[in-house]
Amino acid sequence: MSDTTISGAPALTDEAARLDAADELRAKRDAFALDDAVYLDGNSLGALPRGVPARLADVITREWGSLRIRSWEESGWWTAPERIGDRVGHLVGAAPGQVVVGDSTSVNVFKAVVGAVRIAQARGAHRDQILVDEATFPTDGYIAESAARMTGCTLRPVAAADVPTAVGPRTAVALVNHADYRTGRLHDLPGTTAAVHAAGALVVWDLCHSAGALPVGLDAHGVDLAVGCTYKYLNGGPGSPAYLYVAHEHQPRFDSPLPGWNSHADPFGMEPAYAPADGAVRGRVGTPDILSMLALEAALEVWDDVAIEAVRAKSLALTDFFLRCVGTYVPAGRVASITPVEHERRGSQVALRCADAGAVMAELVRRGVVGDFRNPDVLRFGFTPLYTGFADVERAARVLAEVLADGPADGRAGEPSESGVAG
Ligand SMILES: Cc1ncc(COP(=O)(O)O)c(C=O)c1O
Ligand SMILES: Nc1c(O)cccc1C(=O)C[C@H](N)C(=O)O
Repeated sequence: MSDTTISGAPALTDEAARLDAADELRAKRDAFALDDAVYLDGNSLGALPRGVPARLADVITREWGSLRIRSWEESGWWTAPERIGDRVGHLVGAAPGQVVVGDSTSVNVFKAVVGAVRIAQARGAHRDQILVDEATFPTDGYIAESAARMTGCTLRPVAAADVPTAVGPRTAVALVNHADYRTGRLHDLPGTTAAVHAAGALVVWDLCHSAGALPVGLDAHGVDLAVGCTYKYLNGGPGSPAYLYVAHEHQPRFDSPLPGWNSHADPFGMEPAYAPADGAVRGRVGTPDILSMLALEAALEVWDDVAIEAVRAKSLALTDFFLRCVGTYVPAGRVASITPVEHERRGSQVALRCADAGAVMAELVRRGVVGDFRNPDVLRFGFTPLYTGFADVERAARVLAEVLADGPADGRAGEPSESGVAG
């Protein structure tokens, strides 16, 4: 490790201590199993809430081990997708009865996009175009392309910020990410939703990188459908089930492309003909993945006394402070932030372009600062306000500066990246 004294460090260390002392969410960190590493990868996999192992052990030994089949009713397994859906809904601004938990985000993107196209096409006008965020996380793009082929639509990739001007009378649906997985840019959910509606189309939002990090306001902004995962800022665990939001007004017309028996009006009637259930249940498919789902339910308990507005305020303070620390510690020209500076356009991560980013991140992880690397040259740092403190942020920036000063561990020299230095 470098023995270089980083200029500005004492002042920023003191400031971090003051910010941590004033942080109203500080005690929440104790609700998570963390070690000495600075964990800035909660935008990929959230940390383990301490209450989960004991709850999962009870589900396995008592509910499954002793009660066995009785647990579908007695332990509330059958209704878990809607019950937990309401809890997730509360965090993304959805009133009860509109969110169902289950399946992966990819599967829910499929249900949502095809379901939305069917609603748009049933309105009478000729709508044969799906707009998709051109910078989307790949799975959304792949599935939107397949959904387009299945519904007789063409897929038109556009920048998320351009959706309001690209939407038109042929548009059936726009599929947009609330926060960009690579840059951390937050897109204008209220404005884009209003523009899509003005064109007579529907919008599907992917909330993977915003749910649990900032207020979303699904009902308040009249969103049609939304999907998201629960293993990032909601800390549900690896592969924890995703969710589907279908606004009350669309539920009667939501015609799922995956009408499994769990979404049937009378699932135990075992009827040969399909008849959809009312409400959020209509978004279900097959048997819920109970172990993952109940782990998620236990993980969501950490939110019981937390206001999402407080989380957002701390998230912005953390990312502001990180950008300042990087600007102070890292020599000019070594990294370039691609995350917007304006608060209204920033999610809860900072992405820095950097030469040799893969090797730099590997060395950061070796030195106890865990972020991730995204092709081709992005260092990604996610800030989970429930367990990240300001001292963590200062340390991460300081170690980054040390790694860049020392050069990547694999010996490859770091070339300065393009201009636009962080801070
Ligand atoms: C924006 C976004 N959508 C979808 C996914 C994929 O979700 P899943 O693997 O749960 O289908 C991810 C991350 O994995 C993501 O970041
Ligand atoms: N879901 C993931 C996985 O199963 C393995 C590794 C990473 C992930 C992720 O969630 C990646 C994440 N969506 C991203 O923003 O890059």
